[in-house]
Amino acid sequence: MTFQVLISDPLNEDGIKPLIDADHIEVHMLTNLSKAELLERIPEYDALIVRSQTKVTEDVIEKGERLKVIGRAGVGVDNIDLDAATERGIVVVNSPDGNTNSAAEHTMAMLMALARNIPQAHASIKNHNWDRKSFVGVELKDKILGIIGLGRIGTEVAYRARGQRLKVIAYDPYLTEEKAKQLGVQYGTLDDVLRKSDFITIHTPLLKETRHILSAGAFRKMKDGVQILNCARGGLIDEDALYRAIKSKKVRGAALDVFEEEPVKNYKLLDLPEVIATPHLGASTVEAQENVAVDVSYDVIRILNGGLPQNPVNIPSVSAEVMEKIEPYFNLSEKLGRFIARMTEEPIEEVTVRFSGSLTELDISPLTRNAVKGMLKPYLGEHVNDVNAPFLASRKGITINESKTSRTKGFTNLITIEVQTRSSAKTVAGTLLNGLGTRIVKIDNYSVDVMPEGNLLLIRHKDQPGAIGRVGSLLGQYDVNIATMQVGRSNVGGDAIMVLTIDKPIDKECLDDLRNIPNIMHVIPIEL
Ligand SMILES: NC(=O)C1=CN([C@@H]2O[C@H](COP(=O)(O)OP(=O)(O)OC[C@H]3O[C@@H](n4cnc5c(N)ncnc54)[C@H](O)[C@@H]3O)[C@@H](O)[C@H]2O)C=CC1
Ligand SMILES: O=C(O)C(=O)COP(=O)(O)O
Repeated sequence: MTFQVLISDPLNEDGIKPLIDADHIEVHMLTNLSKAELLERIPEYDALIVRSQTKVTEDVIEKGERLKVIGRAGVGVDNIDLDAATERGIVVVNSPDGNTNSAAEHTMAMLMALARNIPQAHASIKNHNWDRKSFVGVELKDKILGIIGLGRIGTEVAYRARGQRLKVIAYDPYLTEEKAKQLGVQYGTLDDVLRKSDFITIHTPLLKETRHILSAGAFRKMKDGVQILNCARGGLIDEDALYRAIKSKKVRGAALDVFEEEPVKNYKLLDLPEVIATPHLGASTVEAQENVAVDVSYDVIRILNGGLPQNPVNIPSVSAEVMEKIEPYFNLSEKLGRFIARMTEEPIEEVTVRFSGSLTELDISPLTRNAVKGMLKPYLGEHVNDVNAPFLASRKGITINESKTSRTKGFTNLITIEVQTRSSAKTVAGTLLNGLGTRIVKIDNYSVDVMPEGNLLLIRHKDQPGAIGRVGSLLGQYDVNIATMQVGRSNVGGDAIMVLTIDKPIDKECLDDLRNIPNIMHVIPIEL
């Protein structure tokens, strides 16, 4: 099988070489597709790679029936409908580090150009004017640069700004006073940054919480004559409010690389002489473009080959080292999930996946996701995968808990899944036995030793003479061979269970007959 990859925005050709050279992958570079053309072509592709131009909206994702991965050759994924991708089990990957340096350098270039009116002076002299008095600038030295969002790019800007002898104050919800000290920046709240800065540069992602973070209210709090930079995302600044703040002289000037609408259609703000601008060039360097294309190419190859990506956006990343250690438990966690789903006859409201023993030293969240996947698959079908399982569970109103305990309970490792329904609770636990493979070792309160494979029958019965024999002979009448049988009971004559491994699935008639045997309360066929 050959995977088809569509690249719909211009990408560095050297950077996509790994993809072009990969076996069983065919690359199609079709830039400038209209939305209608993209919708028409997308069903043919297994992977889509974009930059910021292509809008990967819900309808594109819906039409992309074969899509397994969407690669963003850059950082911002606000042009991709992440919920729609997650819901359909499509992994979204990006290149979080590939263009950091370029974007930071572009911000510094804009800062200096803004302070010294370089674009305006350049335009003037190119127009054959010798005008020196219109372009008097301000120095950066000893001024205060406020940074909103001290992530990768914000931090790089802070380092460079200190080289220009600016004082830096920064706000980021994840910035601690201690970290700020290490970075040589002053720690502030958003209000501190707005009130104290001579220049304000913004480096956050565009999220619901950050949209219009620089609004009319924010501009009111700023110093008179403040200068604003945005090399992160259009939409972080309310452009109408910025226009008014410049007109009223509250804001002395602004340097913008990104806009609420791209390409820009309304030039009202850009036509102000105080505004300098570039058309979203922050990541446009040879180096950055090669980096991001290489990163995304390798992740797309990994996913198409069934591997785990290095830079996933919609699933937590797992290092190769951790993956190697947890891999043997992958199969077990999914099977336990599948088993408990079949055991449970009412809608599941809450699931708790408990890990005990040496497993607890590892990042076990992929195992939890896999257990939830196993639990949902019998009901939601094959489209449930590691990416969308927690999303689909929460949409069904199922709460997922994960817990770790170092208590070993007699097993080196144990994965226990407990589910809660409206009226009952169920438990199944499994382990990996050294050299012997996986085993289910507990079903509710009964200790068992069952290989989680093939066709199983879970039978709940009363511990009465003859029950086991009748089950055996009835299966014999239906020509169903029993490979293994485990029996557990709470007390003599009380509730008991049988777990049988049979050589072929039973039919409806056989199931009804089993259910009619005296003292048999429940019979559940489980295929693992
Ligand atoms: N102009 C261009 O061509 C480029 C633009 N970008 C954009 O730059 C932005 C930053 O990118 P990176 O530094 O790589 O991302 P990052 O994820 O490393 O940093 C973003 C920071 O923003 C912080 N943040 C989130 N919400 C916040 C809030 N409400 N207030 C203050 N801080 C908040 C986060 O805690 C994080 O530290 C993104 O929007 C990205 O899309 C990135 C590369 C090139
Ligand atoms: O990486 C980002 O977030 C960027 O904004 C770069 O966008 P681009 O790939 O140049 O369209």
